Amino acid sequence: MWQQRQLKEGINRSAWIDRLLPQLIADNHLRTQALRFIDAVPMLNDDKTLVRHFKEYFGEVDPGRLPALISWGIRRISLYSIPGFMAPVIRAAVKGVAHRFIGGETVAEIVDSVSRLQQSGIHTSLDLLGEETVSEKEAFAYQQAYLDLIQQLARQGFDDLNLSLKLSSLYSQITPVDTDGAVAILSERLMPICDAAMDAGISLCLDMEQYDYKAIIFRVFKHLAMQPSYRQWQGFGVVLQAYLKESDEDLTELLEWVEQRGVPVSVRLVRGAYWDMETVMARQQGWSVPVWQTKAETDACYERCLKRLFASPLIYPAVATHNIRSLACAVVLADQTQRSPDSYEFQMLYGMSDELKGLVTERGLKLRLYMPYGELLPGIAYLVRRLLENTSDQSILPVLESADVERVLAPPQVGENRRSEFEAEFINHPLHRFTQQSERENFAAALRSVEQNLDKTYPLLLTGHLTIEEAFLESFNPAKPDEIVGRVVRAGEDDAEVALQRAVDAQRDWGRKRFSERADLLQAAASKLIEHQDEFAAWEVKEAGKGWQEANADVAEAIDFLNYYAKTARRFDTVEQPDMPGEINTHEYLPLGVGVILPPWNFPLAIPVGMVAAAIVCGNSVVLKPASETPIVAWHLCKLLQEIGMPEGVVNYLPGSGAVIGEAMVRDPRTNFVAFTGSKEVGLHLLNVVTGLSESQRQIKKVIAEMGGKNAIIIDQDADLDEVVKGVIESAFGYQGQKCSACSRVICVEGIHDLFVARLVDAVESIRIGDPALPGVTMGPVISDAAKQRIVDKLDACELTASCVSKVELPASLRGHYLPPMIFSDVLEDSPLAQQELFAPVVAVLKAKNFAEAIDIANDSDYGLTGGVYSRSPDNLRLAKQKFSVGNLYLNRKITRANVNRQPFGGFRLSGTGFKAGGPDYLLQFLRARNITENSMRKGFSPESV
Ligand SMILES: NC(=O)c1ccc[n+]([C@@H]2O[C@H](COP(=O)([O-])OP(=O)(O)OC[C@H]3O[C@@H](n4cnc5c(N)ncnc54)[C@H](O)[C@@H]3O)[C@@H](O)[C@H]2O)c1
Ligand SMILES: N[C@@H](CCC=O)C(=O)O
Repeated sequence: MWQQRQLKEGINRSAWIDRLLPQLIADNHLRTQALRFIDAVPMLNDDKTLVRHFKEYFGEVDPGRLPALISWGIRRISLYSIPGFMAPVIRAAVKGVAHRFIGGETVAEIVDSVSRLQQSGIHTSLDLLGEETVSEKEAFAYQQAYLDLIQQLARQGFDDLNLSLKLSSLYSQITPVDTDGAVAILSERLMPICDAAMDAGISLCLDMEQYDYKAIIFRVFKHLAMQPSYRQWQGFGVVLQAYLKESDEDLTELLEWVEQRGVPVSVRLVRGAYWDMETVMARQQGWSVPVWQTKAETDACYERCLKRLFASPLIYPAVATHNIRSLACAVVLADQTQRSPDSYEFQMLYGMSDELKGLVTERGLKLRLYMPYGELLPGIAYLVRRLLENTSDQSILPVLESADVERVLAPPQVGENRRSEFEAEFINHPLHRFTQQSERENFAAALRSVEQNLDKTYPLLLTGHLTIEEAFLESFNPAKPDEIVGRVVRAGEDDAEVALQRAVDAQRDWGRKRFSERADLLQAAASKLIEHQDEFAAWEVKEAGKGWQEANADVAEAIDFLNYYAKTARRFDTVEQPDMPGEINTHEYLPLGVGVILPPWNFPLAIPVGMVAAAIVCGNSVVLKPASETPIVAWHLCKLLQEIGMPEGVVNYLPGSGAVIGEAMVRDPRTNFVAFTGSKEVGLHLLNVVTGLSESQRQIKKVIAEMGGKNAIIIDQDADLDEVVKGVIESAFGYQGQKCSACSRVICVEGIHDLFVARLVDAVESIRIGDPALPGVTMGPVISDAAKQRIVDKLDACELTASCVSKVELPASLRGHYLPPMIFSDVLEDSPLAQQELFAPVVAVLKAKNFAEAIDIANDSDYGLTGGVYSRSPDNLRLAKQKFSVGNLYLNRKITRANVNRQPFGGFRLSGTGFKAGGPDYLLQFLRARNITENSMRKGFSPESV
């Protein structure tokens, strides 16, 4: 066993970076600021910006807690205003930290580092650093970079060299939704690398990445390892992450599989480096958290896996750890299983725990260092991960510091210090993660079932009334215009008359029920919708041209609206009102009466559900006139409401022309309110219509109108371009840009424009366009031929002032209403491209001299719905919060997909009139408040005062 003395000595030999780490562990705020600052450095190319950020980040930390070097820097900056003085010092310090963890920037440096290590008997696994792959061009560049590296290393004749490879770098469109597609493409792209590595005698290990890609990585590994050309290759390996709850199961599958292969593979056992991300992301999405929540559980899993790896003669275990107990366990297991010293190895990270490495090599054990290589500054994401790992409260370092052998070697105490599960008052219905095969199969089955039920005719749901069903509204699949999704009765003005009267009749009883009774029905509808969620989503794929994830998200949002409005409505049953002796005050909420619901087609379930649910839970009855493009999804919704026992006449389904029956109902004196979501033009028109009183009208009509957007994302010069490109692609081209929240303007602060546009253009060319019924497709058709024509006409007019810089060719085989994603650059602020809502996969890129000007440009719009900022400057983020005038502002994330309750949704200026959908005040719009005050005093006697 290792001795206490050796531990202490090791710690005392640490360099200056080791002195910094404990300070970062001790002070959370300092740690956050330091990591955030380091993360931004690669983009801070000019001295002034670099020094400004240094001051912004560390100026916020209590001066007494600043490490000496940083404190000195802050003082210098205050003394001398010349950025050229401090900037080189700051860069050198950051590079110094990076050098600590990164083996070299060039192949020559790497060769040097590998040789030096080899002379001391230490082996290497190289990891190629770089930006995230956001385009296929970048994916192929990575593939070439791996091949070049192997070729150059082969010449050096290193003994036992290993290459670690991240599969996500080889395919920009990798997604669990299309696991099969990703496995096929990645296998093909990996093969030349395997061939080259095998020829060069270099072993290859597939790194494990985030949980989303785990199944894909294992499948690629197993698939290739079984191919005749690689089946005898023992230099092929994969990683198992002990922090994943599924690791025991994955290992069982791996061990069974390797029996079939019959030839050993190597398995690197790690704890896992994305704990924070996996935990936060799963909690945000409502998924079960895939990683153990305590270090002890991870440690215990590590030990279980270690034991099983050592027990299999077909596994070459690579014990990747800096944990002394794990090292000791491996040594004991090797003894027990009588492994020869070359039949397993230890792996540690380059730049960390040198003293531990010494302890391993001194015992004659085989050690390999995981050594990243690449430019220091772009490799900063790796550096931040390492620093995070070194400074987290779950890390091994604080334990080492104590130099307490008993504690260091104690077995993991599972069950202790369990972190409490995150609890929220309202939980959003989780989206499918599509990582499980069953999720993908169920969705595909729902699509098949819907396909069996296309081309049907749906009756009006006005039971009890004989409608003459002679005119029909046909609904077509926008991806296959000759495919009829279904046909519904095209209701006429007579039907509208009947529907309104039914609503009036039903409202009397419905309006008298308690809020909680109505809320129960909403929750019953939510439960039923959950049962049929894939089926509803499948109808959306067919009728609205939504991809799997978009359709799934729309259904989940509908479920959220039902549950959320049910929950927020219950409070109206008991309203507290201040009383005075001698006076009884009551405040109560009453329904408005009868409403007309006019939704758009782009969220064919969530938006009608949201408006209908809010209206009816408040005691109103409604006529729902669905958008003409998506009447079938709405029909299924109304059928579902009927099935859960919604009283007749409370929700009346009435498909037909908006301009004819929609407007007729808006004008009808029996209508008390209109809930409209749609274009600015129609919304403003309806607002005008209701200002005119009709003869028998005795109530002012309320119009709740949610309208369009011309939403901007501002990109500051320090923004993280990996994040920006992904965020803009999703915000601008998700569902073909047909979201009111979509990004249609990008405003680049000087300096970042060219870099951003170049990467965006490449990324856009990599988007998979096609029939959204296919899981790998991320862009489908626009909603209709008319919409396509309208967009093309508007663009023809716009092209006079700007040029399209993306050149995406649509596949010739596509028959639907497709448009390519388009990027226009050098767009002028007041041009139609920058001012009009196109509702299309089109983005206009504008330039601003500085951040303040970018905000002015963003605010210069009739609309004020959503807006986004990508910046790593604390000052600029503050400025955005103060001045960016939109209803929903998103910082450093995409600007679409607001969550009910967490991001109540609705805009400023001509984007809307109302309180925010999915927020606490939304229901108030569907209610009238009445106050009653009773004088309770009789002849000087007041019951309350007695
Ligand atoms: N702010 C939001 O929350 C939000 C959400 C989704 C969509 N939108 C906006 O919706 C628009 C796209 O949807 P759309 O094309 O369906 O909008 P639209 O304005 O054409 O139609 C919306 C609804 O109004 C009906 N309608 C049309 N003319 C009418 C009239 N004269 N009288 C009564 N009803 C009438 C339509 O039949 C449809 O049901 C975009 O502008 C988008 O930004 C806004
Ligand atoms: N609520 C949706 C937008 C609705 C408009 O089309 C979002 O946040 O993306």
